[in-house]
Amino acid sequence: MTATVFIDGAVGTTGLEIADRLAGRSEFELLTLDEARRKDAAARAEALNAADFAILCLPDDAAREAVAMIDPGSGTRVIDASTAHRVADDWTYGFPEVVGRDAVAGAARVSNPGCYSTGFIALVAPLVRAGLLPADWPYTCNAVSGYSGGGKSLIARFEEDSDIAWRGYALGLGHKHVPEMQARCGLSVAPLFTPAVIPAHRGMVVEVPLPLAAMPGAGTADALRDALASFYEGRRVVRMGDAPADRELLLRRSREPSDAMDLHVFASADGSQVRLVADLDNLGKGASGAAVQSLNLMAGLDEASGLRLPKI
Ligand SMILES: NC(=O)C1=CN([C@@H]2O[C@H](COP(=O)(O)OP(=O)(O)OC[C@H]3O[C@@H](n4cnc5c(N)ncnc54)[C@H](OP(=O)(O)O)[C@@H]3O)[C@@H](O)[C@H]2O)C=CC1
Ligand SMILES: CC(=O)N[C@@H](CCC(=O)OP(=O)(O)O)C(=O)O
Repeated sequence: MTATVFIDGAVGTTGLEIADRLAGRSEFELLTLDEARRKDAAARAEALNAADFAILCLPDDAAREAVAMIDPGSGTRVIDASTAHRVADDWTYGFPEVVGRDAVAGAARVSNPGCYSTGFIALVAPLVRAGLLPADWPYTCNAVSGYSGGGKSLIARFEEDSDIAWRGYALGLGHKHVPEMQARCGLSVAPLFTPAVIPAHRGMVVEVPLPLAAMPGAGTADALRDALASFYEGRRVVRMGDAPADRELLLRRSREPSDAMDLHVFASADGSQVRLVADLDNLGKGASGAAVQSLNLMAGLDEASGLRLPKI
């Protein structure tokens, strides 16, 4: 049976990438609104209620409005790519590796994780859960993102001003991803998060530096690596990365789009310090790839269908 999908915000950065991943797939039929009607409330409400699945690729306020437009009796199941519902009790967090495939598969309302949060949670949640990292440590997370992470407006800014080499932001330390990072890892202290944008269209590196020897109850670097490898064993999307050639990690502007995420555990020679690193595509597992992974599960399909993954 073919399921109908309406992408609200279909011509935005995330929406276009989702449509790309669904193009040519017989399991889904896209419901679309033309340019004149794509922001028309009545037309959107009709499409939102007609679809089997609605994927919201909108700013937070517009996403909340869209949810309010859906009649509970319509049966429409929702995936929200925005930040609006990521710590809401009645929404399922769309991270199947962390919350379980069945939870996502059976959900009516799924919030797609934030791109940076995806890297942080992938690294920290399994280790806190395993008791190898403390839940009450004040973690730091340093990250860089390609400029497509900021949607159409940031893309335009970086494409107009090729002189920007680095843009640090969230300097007031209140980035919108911090609540989901803390909640989904079960941390008692909010992580200190320092994001920046680099002049590459896509790509993201999220790093959690750990002064392991000073952390009460922490496991060894090898134990952390083994625990992550075992947690993600058999998964197609999240994997342990290969040891980087020449002892450096490179994010090239020419890197192909990917829905995979590679995790690394780098340690000092004496094991007293560790750098946990997640390498992903902000538009892949960080946004559109993750939404399609959840959609696959909700539609009863293999989670990796239609995703851009390296051949195995
Ligand atoms: N880009 C990324 O890497 C990631 C994005 N996200 C999230 O996904 C969501 C979409 O982001 P992104 O695609 O980057 O943003 P964009 O700005 O690229 O796209 C947003 C789209 O929503 C449309 N829109 C805005 N308001 C309305 C409305 N009331 N009704 C219908 N359409 C509307 C915009 O229209 P118009 O074209 O006219 O401006 C635009 O096409 C955001 O919540 C974002 O935070 C999440 C993870 C990563
Ligand atoms: C580079 C850049 O600006 N990135 C965005 C986050 C992208 C993302 O994950 O989006 P949402 O959490 O909004 O869904 C930001 O920091 O606000």
